[in-house]
Amino acid sequence: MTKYYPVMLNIEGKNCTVIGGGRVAQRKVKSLLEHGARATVIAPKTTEKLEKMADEGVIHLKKRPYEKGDLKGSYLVYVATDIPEVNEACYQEAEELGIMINIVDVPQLCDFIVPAIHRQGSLTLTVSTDGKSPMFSRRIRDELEVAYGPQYQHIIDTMGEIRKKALEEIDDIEVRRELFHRLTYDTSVNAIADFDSYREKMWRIYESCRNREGCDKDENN
Ligand SMILES: C[C@@]1(CC(=O)O)C2=NC(=C\c3[nH]c(c(CCC(=O)O)c3CC(=O)O)Cc3[nH]c(c(CC(=O)O)c3CCC(=O)O)/C=C3\N/C(=C\2)[C@@H](CCC(=O)O)[C@]3(C)CC(=O)O)/[C@H]1CCC(=O)O
Ligand SMILES: NC(=O)c1ccc[n+]([C@@H]2O[C@H](COP(=O)([O-])OP(=O)(O)OC[C@H]3O[C@@H](n4cnc5c(N)ncnc54)[C@H](O)[C@@H]3O)[C@@H](O)[C@H]2O)c1
Repeated sequence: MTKYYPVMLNIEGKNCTVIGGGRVAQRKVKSLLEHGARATVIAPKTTEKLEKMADEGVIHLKKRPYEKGDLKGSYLVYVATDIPEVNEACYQEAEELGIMINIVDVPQLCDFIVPAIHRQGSLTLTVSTDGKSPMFSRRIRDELEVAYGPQYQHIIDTMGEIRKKALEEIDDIEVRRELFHRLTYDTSVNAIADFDSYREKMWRIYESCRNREGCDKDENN
């Protein structure tokens, strides 16, 4: 059983190719565009939505079957046709060119697979079963969606603001560590009823740590 290596890829502005133009290809294109990639679709027939996106210049569409050479210059490739010969040919070309490829529903012809995703602002939770049960991945994702609601987005955004300021203003790494520890573990996030006052409390913790560092420095002088 393959042990997949989880990473978060930055595909902004990268050329990504989707072979096939059906419902599944459309789903892959949507996700590529949501993450800032440039998408080229190659297929003799496409969904109306993909056609419209091509007319609007949102994607680049080549309305014909896949030909060898089509994958050149791609950062990553999805293949969503159900024709084994096309799958094999694409896989071979991608391997020759060293391009990461995913043949939908054929894990043995995939350099990467896609997890089920729950996003809450900058919090991204992904679930994979190493391909053993996509439906179970989906179920666990749905459970995470309930457990990690919108309050996490607010907390994490505030954490980000405070951390940026702390890196600028608090030199002592021990004080910073204590600050992040208190911000992270002092309260159960699910118990927060009023986010605005909790946000104020987070900033008060920041102030007290920063001021304490000032005192420590004075003591050392
Ligand atoms: C997570 C999600 C993301 C996404 O695809 O966007 C995803 N599949 C989803 C749903 C789903 N897929 C299928 C069903 C029908 C029930 C079933 O058969 O179980 C359902 C259930 C449903 O629709 O709820 C059919 C299916 N899928 C694969 C095979 C082939 C095989 O297993 O060999 C077959 C059988 C085809 C057949 O026999 O006809 C393979 C893969 N599906 C993966 C991901 C990768 C492994 C992820 C992992 O490690 O868990 C991998 C390896 C593909 C890859 O990523 O390359 C998405 C979650 C929903 C969401 O996020 O909303
Ligand atoms: N993982 C999932 O959730 C899931 C769900 C449904 C289907 N699938 C699988 O995904 C694949 C695609 O499903 P779909 O519903 O989008 O199929 P579809 O039949 O709607 O689309 C197939 C696409 O492939 C294109 N195509 C055919 N020959 C081609 C060639 N030589 N070069 C380029 N493109 C070519 C067609 O023009 C069409 O656009 C199938 O293998 C299907 O079994 C996966």
